[in-house]
Amino acid sequence: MSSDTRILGIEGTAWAASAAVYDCTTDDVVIESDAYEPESGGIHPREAAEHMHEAIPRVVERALEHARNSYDGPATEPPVDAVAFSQGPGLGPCLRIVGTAARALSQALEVPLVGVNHMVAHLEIGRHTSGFDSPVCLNASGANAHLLAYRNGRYRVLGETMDTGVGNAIDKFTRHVGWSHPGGPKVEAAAEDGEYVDLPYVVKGMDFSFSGIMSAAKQAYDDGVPVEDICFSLQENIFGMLTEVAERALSLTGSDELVLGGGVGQNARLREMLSEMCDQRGASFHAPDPRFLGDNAGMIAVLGAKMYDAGDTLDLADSRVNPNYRPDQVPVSWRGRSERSEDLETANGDVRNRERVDEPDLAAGRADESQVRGAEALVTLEPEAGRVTKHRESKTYRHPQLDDRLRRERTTLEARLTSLARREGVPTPVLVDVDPIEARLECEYVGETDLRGGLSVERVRDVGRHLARLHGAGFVHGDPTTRNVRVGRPKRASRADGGDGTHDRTFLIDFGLGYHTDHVEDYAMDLHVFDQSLVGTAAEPAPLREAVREGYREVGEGRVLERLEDVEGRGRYVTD
Ligand SMILES: C[C@@H](O)[C@H](NC(=O)OP(=O)(O)OC[C@H]1O[C@@H](n2cnc3c(N)ncnc32)[C@H](O)[C@@H]1O)C(=O)O
Ligand SMILES: Nc1ncnc2c1ncn2[C@@H]1O[C@H](COP(=O)(O)OP(=O)(O)OP(=O)(O)O)[C@@H](O)[C@H]1O
Ligand SMILES: [Fe+2]
Repeated sequence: MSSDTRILGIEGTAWAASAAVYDCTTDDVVIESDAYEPESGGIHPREAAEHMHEAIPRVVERALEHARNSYDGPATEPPVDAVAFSQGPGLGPCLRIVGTAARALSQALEVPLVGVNHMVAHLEIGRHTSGFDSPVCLNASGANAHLLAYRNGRYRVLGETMDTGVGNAIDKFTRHVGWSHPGGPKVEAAAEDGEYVDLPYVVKGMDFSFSGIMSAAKQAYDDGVPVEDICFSLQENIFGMLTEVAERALSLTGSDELVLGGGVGQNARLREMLSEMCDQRGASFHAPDPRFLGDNAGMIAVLGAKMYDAGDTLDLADSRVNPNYRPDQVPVSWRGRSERSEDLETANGDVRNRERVDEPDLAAGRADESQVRGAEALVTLEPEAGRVTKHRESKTYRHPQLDDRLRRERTTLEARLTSLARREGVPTPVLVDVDPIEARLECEYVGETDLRGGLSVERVRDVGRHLARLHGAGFVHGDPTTRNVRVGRPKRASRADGGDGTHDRTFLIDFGLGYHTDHVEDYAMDLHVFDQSLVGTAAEPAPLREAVREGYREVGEGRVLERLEDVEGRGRYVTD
C-alpha cells in the first residue's frame, strides 16, 4: 500500500483477545495477543467473554504503546488514523465487548471506526502477503470452512461446510477422547505415528460435510482403534476433502492462485496437500505466516487499512456487531475499480471467465488439442471417432488407499448412473468400456457444444425435464452445471431416434458426483446448482431460470420446486 496509514486493529470473536498496529509505509504488523484457554471442555461463551473483558484493555494498551513509540508525527496527533475491529462473525458476548472497546477508543483518539468482517480478514491477509491478484481462498478455521472467490464487488461463497467448521469438528473428537482444547495441534502430533483406516469422505459439488466422519471417528475410538490411526486418517480424509474442493474451485474459476486462511491452516499436512495439488495443476499456492492464520488482530488491522484508505468507515449507529456476519454480505470497497468489474463469473457450481465460451472448452488446462483437464479427470476427446476417454488420474496429495477408493467408486458410479439415466429417458453418452481399477471410462462423444455456449429456453427446459426424471428414479446428478450439459445432434442415436439427424438434443454428462437419495432436499439442491450455474453463465438468466422450473414441473414433483424456493430463501446464495 502506498499511503502512510497506521491502523489499530482489535480482534475478539472467540478465543483470541488481540490488538495490532499496522503501518502501511513499512508494512510492519505488531500483534499483541492473549489467548483464552478453557480449563475443560470447549470454548464456553461466557468464560470467553470474561476473558475478553479482562484481556482486551491490556492488549490494546500494549499495541497503542508500540504505536506511540514508533510514531514520529506531532505529539498532539493520535498515533493511529483509525480503529478497526472484528464486527463478526463470532460469539455475541465476545463481539459486544470488542465493539464497545473499539467505539470507546475511536472516540477517545478522535479517529474513525472501521468494521471488519473476520472471515474476509482471514482471506485478505493471504492476498496481502502473497501479492496475488484474484486468488481463490480456502478458509479453514474453527467455526468455519469455506471457499471464496471475488466477483462483481463481493466475495462469493463457492462451497462450504454443510455442518460444523473444520476446527470445531476436530476439537469435538479430541474432547471425546479427553484431550484439552484446542484439539487440532494434538491431532497433528498424534497423526505422526498413525496408519490409515477407512473413514467416511463426503464432498457434494463444492460443499462438504464433517458430521459422518466425526461420528465414525468417535465410534472407532470407542471400538478400540488406536487413537493415532484415527488422528492420521481424520487428517487424510478431512484435508483431502478440503483440497479436493479447492481444486474444483480453481478448475471452475479458471484461477491459478490459491491462498489459505484460518487457524487450521497452521496444520502442516493440510498445507502440504494444498501445495502438492497446486503444483500438480500448475497453480501457485500461498499460506501466510502462522501468526496470521489463527485468530489475530494483525489481519484485522491490515484489512482495516485497506478499507480506511477506500473511505469505508463506520458511523456509530452502524457499528453494531453481527454474530452471523457472512463474508458475501460485505460490499468490497477496497479493490480497484478495474478489479471490481472484472474477472470471475461465479456462481455456486459454475464459475468462469465470460470470454471462455469457445468450443471445445480447453480453458481449464490444455494438455493438447484433444485433451481437457477437468476438476477430477483428464478427458481425451475424439469427436471424429465419436469417442471420449475419461481417466481419473491419481491425485498424489491423497493417501493412496483413499485415492484408489475414490477413483474406483466414482468411476463405477458414473458408469452406473449414466446408464440408469438413459433408461429413464435422459440422453447420456453410451458407455463403451469401464475399468474401475484403472479408473478409466470410455463412452460416446455427444453434442456439439456445451450448453453454456448454446443457451436457449428450449434446451434449458429440457434439462429441467431431465433432472426431474433422475429425481423420479431416486438419484441426483450431483453437479449439473452448464458445462456438464452437451447440446446438438446426437452422433449415432439420431437415426434410431427416428429423426433426420438434425433433431436438437440435450445430453447430461459427468455423473461422477451423483448418488442415490430419496431426500427432497437433495433434489432441490441439484436443481439449485443448475440454477446457479445459469446465473453464472447467462447474461439474461431470468427467462432461463423460469424455463428450468417449467420443464421440471412438467415431469417432476411440485414439492421439490417448493423446497428450491426455501433453499434460495436461506440467504447463503447471493445471485446479483
Ligand atoms: C469466527 C471466529 O471466532 C472463528 N475463529 C476460530 O475458529 O479460530 P481460529 O484461530 O481461526 O481457528 C482455531 C481452530 O484451529 C485449530 N487448529 C489450530 N492449530 C491446528 C493444527 N495444527 N492442526 C489442526 N487444527 C488446528 C484449533 O483446533 C481450532 O479449532 C473462525 O474464524 O471461524
Ligand atoms: N461424452 C462426451 N462428449 C463430448 N464431450 C465430452 C464428453 N464427456 C466430456 N466431454 C467434455 O470434456 C469436459 C470434461 O469432462 P467431465 O466434465 O466429464 O470431466 P471432469 O473432470 O469431471 O470435469 P469437471 O468436474 O470439471 O466438470 C466436458 O466439460 C466436455 O466439454
Ligand atoms: Fe478465525
